Amino acid sequence: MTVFEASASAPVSAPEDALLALCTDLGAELPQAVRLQRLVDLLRAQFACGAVALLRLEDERLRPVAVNGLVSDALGRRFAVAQHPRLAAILARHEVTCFEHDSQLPDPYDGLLDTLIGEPLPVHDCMGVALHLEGRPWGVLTLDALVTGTFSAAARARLARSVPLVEAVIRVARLEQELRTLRMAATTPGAGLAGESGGPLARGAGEVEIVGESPALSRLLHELTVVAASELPVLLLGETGVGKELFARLLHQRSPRRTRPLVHVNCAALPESLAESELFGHVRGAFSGAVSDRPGRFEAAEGGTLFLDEVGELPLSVQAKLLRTLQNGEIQRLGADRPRSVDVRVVAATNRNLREQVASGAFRADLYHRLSVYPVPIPPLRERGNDVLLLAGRFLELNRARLGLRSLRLSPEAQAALRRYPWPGNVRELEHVISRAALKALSRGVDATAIVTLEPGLLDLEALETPRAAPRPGAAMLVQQALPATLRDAVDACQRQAVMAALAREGGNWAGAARVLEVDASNLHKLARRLGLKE
Ligand SMILES: Nc1ncnc2c1ncn2[C@@H]1O[C@H](COP(=O)(O)OP(=O)(O)OP(=O)(O)O)[C@@H](O)[C@H]1O
Repeated sequence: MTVFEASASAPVSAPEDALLALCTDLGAELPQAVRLQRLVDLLRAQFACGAVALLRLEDERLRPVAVNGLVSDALGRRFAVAQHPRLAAILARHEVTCFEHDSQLPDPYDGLLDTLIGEPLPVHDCMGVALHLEGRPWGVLTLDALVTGTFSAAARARLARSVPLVEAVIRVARLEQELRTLRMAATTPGAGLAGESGGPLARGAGEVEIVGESPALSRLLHELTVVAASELPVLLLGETGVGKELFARLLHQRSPRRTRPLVHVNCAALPESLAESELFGHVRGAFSGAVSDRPGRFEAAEGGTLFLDEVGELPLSVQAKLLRTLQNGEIQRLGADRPRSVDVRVVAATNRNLREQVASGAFRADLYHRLSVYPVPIPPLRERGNDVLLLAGRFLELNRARLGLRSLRLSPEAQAALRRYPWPGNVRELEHVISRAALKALSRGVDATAIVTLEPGLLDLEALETPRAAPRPGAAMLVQQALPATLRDAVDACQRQAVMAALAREGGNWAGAARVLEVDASNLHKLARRLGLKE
């Protein structure tokens, strides 16, 4: 590859040719991320500079989609335009904007250059240009050089000339992605065009923002996009703090129901006495205090999606009613004479092992089967590789802005510690670890105008690991079972457990289980149906 010398005598056609090749090598269809990465790699070499970043404008923030020369968490950071005057200046103009080495405007990459780990940026050159696609602002391209004078008038002119080609590469990357989505829609039954399946340019307008690019996350996003287009109920399975609620929102936003409501119900927060009326509504006089008719969450979600978070906590009495609604698409307000139809897609989530709950009698088997038509496991953070650093980058930038710091970053040792830690509390735990460490750094009297580097000592991950032994699975479940709401529920749970234990002992043979339990086989079948152990 020709390295472009930032001088007027450099061969003018070389950089343009290489960019042109990147636009036109359509024979080798490249994943978006790869094509964009090649673009910034090429530009860094051609302009012989310290860092290049391509950032996409989304909701008044700039999201890096490809970088070269910046720390690995940079891809997870989001730069609010209002907080970064250099980026705002670049975005506001149509021509190349240059910042001289003595510019007083703070640099968004202060402390983030990978060649100067944690060091303030020395006097340096910086230039950038706004990019447009189909006449609309798309984002910015920034270049930083540690050698002053690198960005001569000739280099600026060269960058200006490269802009249409850079925009063309982005357009090609987008078209390739659209092509892949169309192909997927054609080959995967039920997969519509509700959203793209991944890639750095993939986020739809107003969609929730998912940080990460690991293969595990890409697979998950692909699966969610496919199932979003269908009407199937979905069960999101994953440890605490993995992002189940976030992915439920994404699923809704990528589904044909996205213009209709998404209603969130936290089943763990529903007291049993109120759960039924909360979900299905009630009519006036249904119980003391029911002074008027009130629709429930199902009706509020009409035409849209009902997200049943922590569904494993739903009281057994309500489980039966939920099952009926899933079976016949009808709800009956508490105290009402007749049912009414509802058109609601149910997405549920749990961090419990529902199979175990079914086996222990805490969850109805028939409801489990209805809800888990399409189970989607959400990978824990420890299985998402480098995503932990990208997510850390996002939380670092949020805390930097919140605390008014010039720059907040991780030392290489702190990055390694984050990669090693098993994250039992997943993304939420990571968020708390970074926020706490940033505050601790401030309380130790660091200067807000300096670059604040978080070291492993501040993250204090060892302290978290020891007392937080893995939670005993099923502990909460035992509590729930020990405190059944009614005598009937307690008897049902006990009977379910006995039947499941006998079945397990007899290898699933009902006649054998009936013998063990010393009951008539037809009575056992009847009982099993009532308890929800059989369809
Ligand atoms: N890939 C991601 N990108 C950005 N933010 C994420 C990602 N995954 C999780 N988060 C963030 O992590 C936090 C926890 O996510 P969320 O509440 O959705 O987890 P959860 O699995 O529903 O937790 P719980 O099991 O406790 O209900 C939220 O602040 C969410 O925005």
